[in-house]
Amino acid sequence: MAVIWATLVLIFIVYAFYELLNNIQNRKRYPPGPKGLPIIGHLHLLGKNPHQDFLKLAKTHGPLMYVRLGLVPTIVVSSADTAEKFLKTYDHIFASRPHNEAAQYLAYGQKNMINAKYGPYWRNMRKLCTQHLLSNQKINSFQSMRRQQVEFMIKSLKNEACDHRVVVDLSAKISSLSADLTCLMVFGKKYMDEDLDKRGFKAVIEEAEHLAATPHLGEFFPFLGVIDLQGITRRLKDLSKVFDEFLEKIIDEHVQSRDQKQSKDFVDTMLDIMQSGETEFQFDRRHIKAILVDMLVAAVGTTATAIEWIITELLRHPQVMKKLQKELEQVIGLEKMVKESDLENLNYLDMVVKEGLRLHSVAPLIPHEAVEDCIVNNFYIQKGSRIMINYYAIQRDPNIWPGAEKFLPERFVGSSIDIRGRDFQLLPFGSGRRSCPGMQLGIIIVQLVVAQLVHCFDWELPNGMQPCELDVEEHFGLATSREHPLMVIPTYRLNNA
Ligand code: HEM
Repeated sequence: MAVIWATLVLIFIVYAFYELLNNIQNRKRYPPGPKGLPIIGHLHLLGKNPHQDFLKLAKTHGPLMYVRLGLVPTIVVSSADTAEKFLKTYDHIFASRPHNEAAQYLAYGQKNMINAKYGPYWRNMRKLCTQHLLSNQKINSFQSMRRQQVEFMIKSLKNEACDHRVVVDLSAKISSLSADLTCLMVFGKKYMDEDLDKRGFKAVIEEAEHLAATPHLGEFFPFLGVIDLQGITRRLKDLSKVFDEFLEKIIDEHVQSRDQKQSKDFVDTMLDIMQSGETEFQFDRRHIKAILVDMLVAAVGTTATAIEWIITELLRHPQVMKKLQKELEQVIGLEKMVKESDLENLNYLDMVVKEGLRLHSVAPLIPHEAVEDCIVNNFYIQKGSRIMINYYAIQRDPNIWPGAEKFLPERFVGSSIDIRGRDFQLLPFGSGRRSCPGMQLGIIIVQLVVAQLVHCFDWELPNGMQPCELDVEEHFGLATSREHPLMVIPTYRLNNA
């Protein structure tokens, strides 16, 4: 009881102090926003899909909006031209990341690239990853591994499809393919359910994703961080031990088998870098482990989610599915499977993937942080503000995208808009300094898997469900995936049965 009273008194004192400060600062012109409540600010306006809630609020308050999440001043950006100000004009001011409780424990004190504060450390880590792990040459070196794994999934689906009209959980298949592709590239081997700990690899990764995505009270009320009312810190500490043991074991195995290897996975490459001593900054096992966590977290869920959404939209739009199958038939033929080298000749596939990534923003709200005070569009943005570029709102802006809520790949016919961060109305991989360094790899995997699934199978929904009845409910998280798994009936369609 005494602890609760002490907490309430503490909250009151901090709040009173905060309001006083606010009144002094209020002479500055902040961006418009909804009316907030004492202490919690605007937290009560956010539900389980905050990107959708912010979009609704932006319709009333505009593309540059001020909200307060607990004690954290937050700026929500919802239009392409305003996003350009944050990600290009003043990118150097908004390229940092806020404190992240999960990364404190799972990434050795925020030593990973995703959550690192903007500065020399992040710059060095990013350079190391883009030059050595995510370069075109490195990505190409895993091409035959990707072919094998995708064919392996197709074979397993084909075997299941032999049983008359079997319903498969395609979400689970895609997610396990994505985990295998990532593990083989990063660790050199796949991890089975019994690895990591008794709960299994998948369950532990899901727990990490869940904890990382759960809003932590300490992020919005920093003085509450130490009390850990939600028990998140305790769970993160436990999980960090499991991860650390697993990653240490992997590094040890790599150290022992290094001389016998021909091809190098990410762990081998990083051990080479560590031993060469050529980095301009301290680089030891902790840094290797933090990067490994990054690669797992950043690659597995995002690519699987993108594929899942694109297939969802194809199922909802059978005429688009047919048109894509026709293109695949013409370019590849019904005797062969899709190869990576075919992708550059598949123009309609390119449009389908762009449109899928536009309509379903995989990572709609990755926070940035302001390192200095700044004036944008005549509004004051204070140092330390959390910046939320709402990619979901930008990519569904009806002023830029006619019929924005519709899945219409043809909108890209004759258009030069691309997805690489140059065009601010379409930013599935972000833009500027903090844009996605795994973009090239992500695009290859998404295009290849979508093409292969559509080329090799005809797809039907179970229980006579009509295409328009397939739901598009979202589940906000590190990657914003389908709320419900995608259940479908495949029929193999190639002639090499
Ligand atoms: C379809 C797949 C993917 C999508 C849609 C995607 C999207 C994004 C987005 C939106 C960001 C944040 C941009 C911002 O902060 O404004 C990001 C950051 C990042 N992504 Fe990806 N990503 C994908 C795949 C990958 C892959 C395959 C990897 C690595 C193997 C990767 C590694 C990263 C990393 C390390 C960051 C943080 C960069 C930094 O903070 O400097 N991503 N991604």
